[in-house]
Amino acid sequence: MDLRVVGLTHVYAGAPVLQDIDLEIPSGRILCVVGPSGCGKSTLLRMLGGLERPDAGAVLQVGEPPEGCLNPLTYIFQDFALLPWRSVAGNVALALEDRRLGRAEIARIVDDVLARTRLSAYRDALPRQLSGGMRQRVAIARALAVRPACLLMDEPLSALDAQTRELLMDDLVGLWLREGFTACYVTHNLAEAVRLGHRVAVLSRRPGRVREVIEIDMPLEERAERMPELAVHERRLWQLLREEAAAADQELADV
Ligand SMILES: Nc1ncnc2c1ncn2[C@@H]1O[C@H](COP(=O)(O)OP(=O)(O)OP(=O)(O)O)[C@@H](O)[C@H]1O
Repeated sequence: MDLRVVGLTHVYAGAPVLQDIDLEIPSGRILCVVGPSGCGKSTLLRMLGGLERPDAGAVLQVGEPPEGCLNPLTYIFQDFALLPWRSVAGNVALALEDRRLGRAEIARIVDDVLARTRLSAYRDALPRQLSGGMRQRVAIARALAVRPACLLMDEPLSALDAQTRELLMDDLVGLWLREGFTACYVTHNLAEAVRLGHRVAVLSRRPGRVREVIEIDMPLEERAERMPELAVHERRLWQLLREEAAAADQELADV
């Protein structure tokens, strides 16, 4: 299933936050979204997930969700949102409860998703016994348990230290190679955007408009080894963001 954003515009209390956004997230691809603080990235993600309705335009789901999909649009948050009293397996099972599945079916799906995310050995651990990186891996496993059509990831690595972020980026690449998941990935971190994005959309300052969409052709599995070539894309992203920041400063100076 592809996601298509068409002419999406939204206004909060008379102040536009997103304007005429057109974007496409083809099935099996990762779209990263970067932009200045407050430009509406999280708002866009909420609109993609149907948590809020845009004032104009639409988010279209094109095609069929994957077989066995229980929740087409599934969020992953930066704070992991795990229940501290539940084990790893219990947290993953949480996403499957209230979905008319029998106990045996839930157990089967939990076992399968823990194996796919290399977490089987930690199934009985509690969140407090895990590092931040491991907790986020559990949150990712929980999201995958519902066989989403598109993962909506809001700065999923930003609560982690730099080393853990690197490891988790490798992990996400490995997972993408195995699963080919579809994602919209919001981040402030340009290095993450060029490591993980097949495309990177740059939003302007508020109201967020699509300033540019950069295509990165390099296969994800080669990116860790070919950082110098990625640096060109990162510089381009930085240049666009710097222009936005400079324009915002200029507007303030003109007031
Ligand atoms: N429910 C709401 N009601 C009114 N204003 C809101 C609401 N949610 C967000 N905003 C405002 O809309 C703007 C965009 O917010 P949003 O969180 O989407 O931006 P962002 O790009 O994700 O920001 P950041 O990069 O800082 O996380 C901000 O000015 C914010 O204060």
